[in-house]
Amino acid sequence: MSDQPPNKPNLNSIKKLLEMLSMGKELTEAQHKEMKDYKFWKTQPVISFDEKISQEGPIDSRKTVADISEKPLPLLEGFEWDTLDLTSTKELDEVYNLLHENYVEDSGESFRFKYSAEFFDWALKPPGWKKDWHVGVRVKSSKRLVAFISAIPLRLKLHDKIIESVEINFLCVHKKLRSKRLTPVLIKEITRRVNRYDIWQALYTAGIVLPSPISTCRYTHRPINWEKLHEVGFSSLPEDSTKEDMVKKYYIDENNEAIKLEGLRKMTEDDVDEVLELYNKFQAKYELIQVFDKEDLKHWLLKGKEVIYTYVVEDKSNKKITDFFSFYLLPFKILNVPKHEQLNISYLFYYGTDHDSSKKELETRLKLLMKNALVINKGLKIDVFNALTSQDNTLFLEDLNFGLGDGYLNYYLFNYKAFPILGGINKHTKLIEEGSGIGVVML
Ligand SMILES: CCCCCCCCCCCCCC(=O)SCCNC(=O)CCNC(=O)[C@H](O)C(C)(C)COP(=O)(O)OP(=O)(O)OC[C@H]1O[C@@H](n2cnc3c(N)ncnc32)[C@H](O)[C@@H]1OP(=O)(O)O
Repeated sequence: MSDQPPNKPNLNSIKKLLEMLSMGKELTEAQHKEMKDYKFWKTQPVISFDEKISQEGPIDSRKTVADISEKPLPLLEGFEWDTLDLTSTKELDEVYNLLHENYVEDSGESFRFKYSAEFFDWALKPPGWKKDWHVGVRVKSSKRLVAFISAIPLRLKLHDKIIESVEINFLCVHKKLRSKRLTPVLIKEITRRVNRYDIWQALYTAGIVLPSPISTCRYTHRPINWEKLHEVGFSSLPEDSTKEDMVKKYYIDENNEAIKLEGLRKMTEDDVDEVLELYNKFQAKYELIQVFDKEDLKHWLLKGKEVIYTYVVEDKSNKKITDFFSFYLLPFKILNVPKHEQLNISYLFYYGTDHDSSKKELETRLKLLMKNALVINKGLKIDVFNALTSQDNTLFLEDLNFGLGDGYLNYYLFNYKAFPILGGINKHTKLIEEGSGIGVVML
């Protein structure tokens, strides 16, 4: 890789790439659906597949809070809205159970996300969270929770514009209620509730293709405990390799002095100011980023007990923090292998370094930081470390044995036209040297 700054990506070629990815040309046929067949989405303020963007900005900016109904949308007979109180353990448990039983499963139905109450506490209650944005649907008679959607406040920066918005996540409809068009009602209701706060834009991600992604990243996986991953069917044995080869390939030597980073330690609240400064400086190069204040940073990097892990490197000579990295834990429940109950998975979150005077220096430093992250992950008994192709990840993924996964993550903006952004992959969905303009990390 060269140590020259990357050329400014050509917007037309990125747009074409995203079109191809989103139309499933290089991905699977199953992802393909034409605009006219998106019966709900074609009525919403989103970019259509064939649209040429000439200028960034809101799609519909005519409405004011006074135009937004105070009343919830009508629901199917027999169901009712409920605003969940996630400070109550009982209601947090209900959301946990709904998502645990019904949220994303792999197509082979072997794994399911194993959310914890602590995870939701972290993910759904950042500074400025609103109870009104934790929206449930219950069966009127039994009061059973059967659907959920959430919004959390998000200050986005897209190129030079700050967009006060929300992040939409954890949309879930009980398996027995699928294909009944409940999703559009949930989306319209959360839109109403967010609009009531004079917020008109949202960021959301999905594995599926909707009109229209502004970026597409790919998931990559770095096996740590390859043997277990193989036993549960997560990693296959390549034809030309033996199990021993694979175990050796992914071996992490926690005693390797060559990668020991002097001054590496867990981040504490005293580090918030410095880490925020480093975060701001480091993220400035990306096209789509999350703007943090001190409280946000403290929450996202320090508050999720046994969920989020953040480390800093402190230069002992001047007590200055030179680097930080973080990852969060979200295990999978294993559904069909009795020997193993859960897969311990971590996801790379935010990081930053001031060793970035050239691309080469940045690449070298990130590799070192991520090697240390892998050692820490091994110590935490993590089985696989996942990362997207966003941020500067393409600089280290290949060298550190992250393998390209089957999953893609499409990024969408609601009610905002934006030029497409590179997601770290090309039209053949392989890693690219130019990296990605996506700085924001979504859960
Ligand atoms: C200003 C504030 C704005 C706030 C709102 C911003 C937008 C937020 C958008 C939401 C961001 C969520 C971010 C996350 O949480 S992504 C995670 C989504 N959750 C899961 O994958 C969990 C498991 N799956 C389920 O629970 C259900 O299959 C879901 C609920 C996903 C669909 O249930 P079901 O299969 O029973 O469908 P339906 O009959 O009710 O409805 C069919 C319609 O719904 C459209 N659909 C399907 N899946 C999604 C999806 N993931 N995003 C947006 N739309 C989706 C679909 O294209 C069709 O519309 P159209 O094709 O006819 O047009």
